[in-house]
Amino acid sequence: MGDSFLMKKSLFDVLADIYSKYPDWPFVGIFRGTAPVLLIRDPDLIKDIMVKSFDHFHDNDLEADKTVDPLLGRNPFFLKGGEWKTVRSQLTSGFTSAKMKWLYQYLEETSEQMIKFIQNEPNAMNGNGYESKELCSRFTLNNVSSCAFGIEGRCFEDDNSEFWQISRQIFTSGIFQTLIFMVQAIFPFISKFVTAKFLNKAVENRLTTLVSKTLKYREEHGIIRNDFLHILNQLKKTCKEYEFTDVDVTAHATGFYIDGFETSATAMSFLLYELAANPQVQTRLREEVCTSLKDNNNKLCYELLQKLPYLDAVLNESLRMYPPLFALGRKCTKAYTCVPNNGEPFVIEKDVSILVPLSGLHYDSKYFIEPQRFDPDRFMGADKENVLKYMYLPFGEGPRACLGQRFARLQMKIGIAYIVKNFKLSVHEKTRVPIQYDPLSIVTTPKGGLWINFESVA
Ligand code: HEM
Repeated sequence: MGDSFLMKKSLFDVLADIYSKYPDWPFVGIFRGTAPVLLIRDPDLIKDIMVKSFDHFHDNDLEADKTVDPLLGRNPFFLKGGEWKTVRSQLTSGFTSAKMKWLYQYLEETSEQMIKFIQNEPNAMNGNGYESKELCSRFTLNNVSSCAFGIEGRCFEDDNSEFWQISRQIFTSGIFQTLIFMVQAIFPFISKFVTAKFLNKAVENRLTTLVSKTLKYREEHGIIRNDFLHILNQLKKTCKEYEFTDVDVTAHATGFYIDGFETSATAMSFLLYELAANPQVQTRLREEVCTSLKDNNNKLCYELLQKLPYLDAVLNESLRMYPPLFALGRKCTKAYTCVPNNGEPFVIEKDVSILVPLSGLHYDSKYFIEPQRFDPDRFMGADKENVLKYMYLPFGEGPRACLGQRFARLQMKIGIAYIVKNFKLSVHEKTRVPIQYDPLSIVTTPKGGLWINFESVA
């Protein structure tokens, strides 16, 4: 993985290269700096690790200490053992279909704001191109601020809005975060002595103030708004396992932000790019959306959005080609003997790190014919059955699979449906094709951005 640490190559490509170099191996042993890591290739073994023998691979492989990082340290992604289990089960109630229906109205408002923004943005409409990730970030950030913090993000209207500023503070330190991540990965023992702080104090204070002000306002005015913040605030009364405090409320609203904003913006921006690059797919999707709207008095609603198979398929295919998190990680918490299909029993020792390289699996021609081709039909009708669970894992699998998957899919679907209904998309020449990935980013990020032209649908 030297190329990645020297920042010559993206980790996306490095893992894909290792994966494809050993086609007949169920797993490959590699070194991440000084740390041994098992890169798992075989879908049966992936199933064992993620689901069947989960009690041996209970934890993720990243550290954040609650005492140093009070907000990030409470995020399920970083929690371990019994504490993870309790928090995960508390939060799960916030992501049911019923709760998604609550949130739908706020996503609808943001989608309308996005359409107005594009219509009024000269570069988007006059052929100069607008960068897709920036557009999608404004959208997902507004969604997070509305659904998780209960306030208007104003990310379309104002480049200095509170949320746009906070996101710059959190996410433009990409190089710094990548370095911390790399150093921890190369020298894992360091994290036992020096705990990296990912969220800086200024950001922590701003988020804490936002939440406490909103909760106070709601209490003083007797306001109940059906959103994620309300669900978290209720946990202060209902959580029996531990004292759920305002810090927990802020931490989980922040978790919604950190886990959900960048990942969804990334996925949605690649999807817009593929629609722009594949006019036939775009037209077919527009027809699906517009026809179903006609049959429903021109009203898009939560239920209708769930019944659009081609929209589902384009989203799935885009997540195959560009999984925002391109590798899943686990730590072996209890020694485990695995028996690969074609080999000798093998013991995975406690504390060994596990990596499941999605950038390899999702492009394996054994599972996906012509993997470099954007082909949503793989996820349509009977063909869908060929895409097996443990070869396609954009949201992970098992008890630690993505908690926010429903929300992520919903916000991307509504955003995309609004865009294709209103605009024809084409790729602007500023986009570097073929896409190359940025070695400085820990999520899948294209070098130079994805530039799209928008034209109103007549
Ligand atoms: C396209 C958008 C998203 C993608 C591709 C994505 C992907 C993932 C992946 C791959 C994992 C690791 C799963 C595993 O190791 O098995 C994960 C975990 C997680 N995601 Fe997402 N995610 C997305 C959006 C969201 C959103 C919107 C939220 C919250 C609102 C969220 C919350 C979480 C949480 C809390 C975890 C940790 C779960 C645990 O360890 O128990 N994600 N996500």
